[in-house]
Amino acid sequence: MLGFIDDAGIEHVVLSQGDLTSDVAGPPMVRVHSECLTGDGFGSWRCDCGDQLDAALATIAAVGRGAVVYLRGHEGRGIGLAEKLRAYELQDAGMDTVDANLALGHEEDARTYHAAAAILASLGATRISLLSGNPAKQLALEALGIEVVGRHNLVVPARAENERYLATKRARMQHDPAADTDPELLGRYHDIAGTAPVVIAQMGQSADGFIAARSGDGAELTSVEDREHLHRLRALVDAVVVGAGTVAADDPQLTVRSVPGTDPVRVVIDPTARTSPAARVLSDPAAPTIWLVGTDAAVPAVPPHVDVVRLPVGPDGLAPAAIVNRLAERGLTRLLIEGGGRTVSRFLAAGAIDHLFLTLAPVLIGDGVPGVRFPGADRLDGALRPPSVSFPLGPDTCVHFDLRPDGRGAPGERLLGG
Ligand SMILES: Nc1nc2c(ncn2[C@@H]2O[C@H](COP(=O)(O)OP(=O)(O)OP(=O)(O)O)[C@@H](O)[C@H]2O)c(=O)[nH]1
Ligand SMILES: [Zn+2]
Repeated sequence: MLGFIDDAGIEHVVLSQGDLTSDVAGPPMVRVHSECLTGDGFGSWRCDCGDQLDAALATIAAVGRGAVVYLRGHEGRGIGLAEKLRAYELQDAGMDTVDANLALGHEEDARTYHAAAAILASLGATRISLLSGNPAKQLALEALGIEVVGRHNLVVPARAENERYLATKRARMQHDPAADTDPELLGRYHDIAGTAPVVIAQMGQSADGFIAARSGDGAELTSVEDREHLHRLRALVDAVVVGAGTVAADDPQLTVRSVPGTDPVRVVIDPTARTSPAARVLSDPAAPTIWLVGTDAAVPAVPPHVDVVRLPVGPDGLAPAAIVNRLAERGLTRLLIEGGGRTVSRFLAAGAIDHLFLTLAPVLIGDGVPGVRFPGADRLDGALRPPSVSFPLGPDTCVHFDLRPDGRGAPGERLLGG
C-alpha cells in the first residue's frame, strides 16, 4: 500500500500487487475507486461501492497483478459525506440520485481524476485495463494521458436496496449494463477483449511439441477445457483463419459451440484452391467463409456463403501481412489464427501475431505433426522470451505470450535475431 498527497492536501492510497508497468506483461487491471464511507466502510447496500471494491480486490488477486487506486475526496461523487447524506434524504423522499445532487446545488458528478492519473503515471501504469462500468471515468483518465486499453464492468451481486440507484446510473449517467463476467475469465481474456484490432493465435500441442501423431490424428490431444478456451477465442474475434492443410486433415466447422457467442467469419488460406467443395467450411452455411486463394488458382462454383478472395502467391505462399491487410479492408480486424502448426508458425515468424495461446497437453508423442516451429537462433540468448502468463486448462497448461511490440522492437525483429 502506498500513500499519496495531492495538491489540495487530500490523501489517497494505492493497494497493488505485482509490477504495474505495461511492458512486463500487458496492461495491468486497475480499479479507480471513489471513496464511499457508507458503502466501503459500513457495508451499506444503497450503492454498489462496497461490492465493487470487494470484486476489484478479488479480481486483481485472482490475476495476481493490478491495483486499486482509492480516491479520497470523491465521497458522494465529489460533494462530500454530509452532502451525500442530505442527498440520501431527498432520495428517501422520492428524488433520484441525479436530481438530489442538483436540488442541493451540486453537479451530478463533481469528481476529477487528476490525482488518479498522476498516481498511475508515478507507478508506471500508463497503459491499463480499467475495472469500471462508467465510461466517463475512462474518458477522464484518457484525457489525462492514461491509455485505457479495455474497460470491464465488475460483477456485483444484485440487491433490491440499490436497484433504483444502479438503474438511475444506467439511465441518466451513461453507465454500462450489469456485467456477468466470471473474474477468472476476465483475468484471462481482458487483454484481448474489446474492439481494437488484434491478431491472436492458438495452438494445442503435446509437451514435446507435436499437434498430432504421424497418422495426422490429433483431435483428442488437448482437454475439453482447452476446446472451451478455443471457442471463447473464436467468440472474441471477427474472423478465424486456418490453413488448407487443417481443413483437409480435420474438416473443422470453426463455429462457436462450447460457449455462448457469435460465430466468426471463417477464412481458409489456400493458394492452390485445393480444398474439397465437400469440406464443411465450403459446404455448410453455418457462418460466412472467405476462401483465400492465389491470383491464378482455378476455383469451382461456390455456394452463396463463400466469398472467393484472391491474393498474389509469393515464394512462401500467401504472405501473413497481406492476409491481415486484405481482411482488414473487409472490416475483419480481429483475427484468430487457429491452425495448423505451419500456418501459426508462418504468422509467428512474420511477426504478425500479437497474442499466442499455446496449450501444452501432458502427453509425449515422440514424433508426428510438428506444432510451433520457426527458424530460431543459434544461441539461447537469441530465443524469443516475450512476457507470458500461464494458466491451467483442465489437465493442460496454457501459456499466453504477449508478442506486442511495446517498445521492445517488433516481434518479427526479435524472432529473426535482428
Ligand atoms: N451524491 C451521491 N453520491 C453517491 C450516491 N450513491 C453513491 N454515491 C457516491 O458515488 C461514488 C461512486 O460513484 P458511482 O457513480 O456509484 O460509480 P462510478 O465510480 O462512477 O463507476 P464504477 O467505476 O462503475 O463504480 C462514491 O463516492 C459514492 O460515495 C448518491 O446517491 N448520491
Ligand atoms: Zn457508495
